[in-house]
Amino acid sequence: MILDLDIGNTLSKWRLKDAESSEIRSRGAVWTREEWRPGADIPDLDVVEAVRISSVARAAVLEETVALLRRRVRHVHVAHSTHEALGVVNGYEEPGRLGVDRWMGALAGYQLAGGCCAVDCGSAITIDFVLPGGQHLGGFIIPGLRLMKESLKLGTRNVAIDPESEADELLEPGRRTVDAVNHGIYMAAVSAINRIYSEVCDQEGVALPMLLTGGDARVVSRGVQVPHAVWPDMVYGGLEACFPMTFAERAGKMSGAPRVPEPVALEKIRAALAFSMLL
Ligand SMILES: Nc1ncnc2c1ncn2[C@@H]1O[C@H](COP(=O)(O)OP(=O)(O)O)[C@@H](O)[C@H]1O
Ligand SMILES: CC(C)(COP(=O)(O)O)[C@@H](O)C(=O)NCCC(=O)O
Ligand SMILES: [K+]
Repeated sequence: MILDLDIGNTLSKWRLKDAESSEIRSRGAVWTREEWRPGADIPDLDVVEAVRISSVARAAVLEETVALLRRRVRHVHVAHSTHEALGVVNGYEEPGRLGVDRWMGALAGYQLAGGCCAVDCGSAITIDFVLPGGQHLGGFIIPGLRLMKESLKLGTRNVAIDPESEADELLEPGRRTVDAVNHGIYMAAVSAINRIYSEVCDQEGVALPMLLTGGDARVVSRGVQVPHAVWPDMVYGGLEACFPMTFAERAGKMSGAPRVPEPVALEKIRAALAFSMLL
């Protein structure tokens, strides 16, 4: 089995992938914490022959995780943001400073769709752009839904926006504090994504396919007008592309990759942008 680990600021996601059949056997998530050790919620390491890790947690958390895994597993691969990989050139002045989850998302998105806009809705919402030739432009970082809510110090009961509420409802003015906050941060997130996408496509003269991932991808997806696909395993896709192990991975296939969304014509994006500026 291959153990894939995506350690974010809030949650450490894991999945077990069959090295022979490429099937995902199990998956789970635990809170990213100071001290990481295998417990009831971590998979049985005895069946694991290789680990692939993307981590944006504190260096000490990663070091401890790697040290622990190396004692039990033969192959431990840790992803890093580099100047160039798989045809993508990192847009950061200091490439190593780009969050490796963003880099994995950009690589997966490029491998799947060529140029793309990769949006990761987790603790932070990151919006990264890769042009069809492979140039990564850099991106945008805003607080995620939960961080925005926490920043208001309102101590609302639900951690995430109720995934059952419809986007239509969320776009209305709230008539209670909890609704005003939920609707407000939701609008802040989706309007930023819509606007940033349009601005960058306009500037670069290209309509790019958009891919969404992260814990809040599904709820954010409902409010994003730009054609897009939700790909929960996008960061894992980058790990697969960087460290291919299974037959399917060596052939360039990434698990759970969606159909590439057809972007709307650039002229329409420009017209919508011009219209929204006049309002
Ligand atoms: N069951 C859940 N537990 C925790 N967070 C959740 C859950 N469902 C949705 N979320 C949302 O997902 C976010 C975490 O998403 P994730 O992509 O894992 O973040 P990160 O990579 O930063 O750890 C939380 O901030 C929260 O808004
Ligand atoms: C921007 C992030 C905090 C997002 O992390 P996440 O929401 O996935 O936990 C992470 O990618 C990070 O720590 N990046 C380093 C700074 C940068 O990318 O510029
Ligand atoms: K993120």
